[in-house]
Amino acid sequence: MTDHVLALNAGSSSLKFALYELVEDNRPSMRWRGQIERLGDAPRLLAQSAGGRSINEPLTDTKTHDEAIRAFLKMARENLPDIHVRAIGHRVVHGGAVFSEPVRIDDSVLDTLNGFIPFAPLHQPYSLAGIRAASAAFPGTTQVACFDTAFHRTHPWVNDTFALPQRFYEKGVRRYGFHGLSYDYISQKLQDIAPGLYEGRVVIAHLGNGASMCAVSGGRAVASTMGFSALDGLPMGTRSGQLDPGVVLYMMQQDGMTAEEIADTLYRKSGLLGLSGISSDMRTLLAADTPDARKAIEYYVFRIRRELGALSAALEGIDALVFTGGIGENSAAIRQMVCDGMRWIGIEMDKSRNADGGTVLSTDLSRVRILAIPTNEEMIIARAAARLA
Ligand SMILES: Nc1ncnc2c1ncn2[C@@H]1O[C@H](COP(=O)(O)OP(=O)(O)O)[C@@H](O)[C@H]1O
Ligand SMILES: CC(=O)OP(=O)(O)O
Ligand SMILES: [Mg+2]
Repeated sequence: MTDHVLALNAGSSSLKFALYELVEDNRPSMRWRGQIERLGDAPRLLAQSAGGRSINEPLTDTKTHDEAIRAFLKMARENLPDIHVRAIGHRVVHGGAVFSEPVRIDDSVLDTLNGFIPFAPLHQPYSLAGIRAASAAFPGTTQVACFDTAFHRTHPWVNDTFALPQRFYEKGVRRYGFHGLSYDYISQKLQDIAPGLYEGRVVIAHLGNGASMCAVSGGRAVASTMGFSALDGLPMGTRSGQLDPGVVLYMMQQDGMTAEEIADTLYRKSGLLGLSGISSDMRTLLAADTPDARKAIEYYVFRIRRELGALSAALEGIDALVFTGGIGENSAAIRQMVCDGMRWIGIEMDKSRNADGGTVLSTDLSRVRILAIPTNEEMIIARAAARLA
């Protein structure tokens, strides 16, 4: 029996997973990778093996994250009889101010992570459900938590706080930042493929269903567009992004909305979906070509450019811009629109390189290098699981 690790990544609209064999020096080597996507809408199971096998099928009995996790674990148990799972690694959205590294999960860690549910009410329960389901399906197997917030623990204090009375900071009301597993992967990848840029000032745009941008200097996170919650910063599929807090007061005091109604509006009905009235999915909007779809895209692109300026200021300059996440990796049109407005800062896109979809997208004369790098949060999770197994 060969030793393996499993990586589980419960996102807002999907459950991503990967199985790695541990080869020499405990290095994870991918065997299967896939996801159950469009949870809550029209779930599908997509998976590919390193050997070229693939699965692409609807999952009619799977509606929720819990059901997706159970369906995945059942499939893993049934189809992988002759492997030994040494450890299971989990993406956990919130690690608070406590965890700046992955950690082996025990009852006390679970208690602490439960305590962070109020900070990420729409993400943290999925992460914890995954841990509970995996413990039940693989009893006795080491479980490892890897935190979206951990990469951001190097922010200087000005990017870690709000201008509120101090007692809120003490209670945990801070700018945590998220998507850290993705930023960690991209930083490590840069170190491999462009060590000079890794040492420099880099803005990474993680543009998925959830989206944020991160300023990284010499491999260390300096600032993020996401703050206390996964609502801040860029508009997302269904989330508003940055909002004047006065809007929330207006919703409560003038519109008579309850806290639940406001949360539902900000997390599930806003962003690309709210502005377009059509869809939260960028592919659908790009194909729709209606005035409202164009408006949603224009707003999305404008906010990315605005944040690019702000994060470049936080870094006192910019040497590279990296696109990643479902939209950043795949949409040449969005990348082009973002960069078209950024020539003033030294960002010059090569149109044909961008359309061809390689790694380097800038012109040879561009002062700032533009790259597109597919993220791999599961690989970061697997490396941690292998280390702590
Ligand atoms: N070829 C493409 N062109 C434009 N958008 C795309 C393309 N492929 C995927 N996307 C978009 O990527 C987003 C999902 O990104 P992903 O990183 O997989 O999300 P998650 O946050 O669930 O991990 C969706 O808005 C989807 O429309
Ligand atoms: C933190 C966050 O927004 O995660 P996701 O992109 O999976 O929704
Ligand atoms: Mg994601």
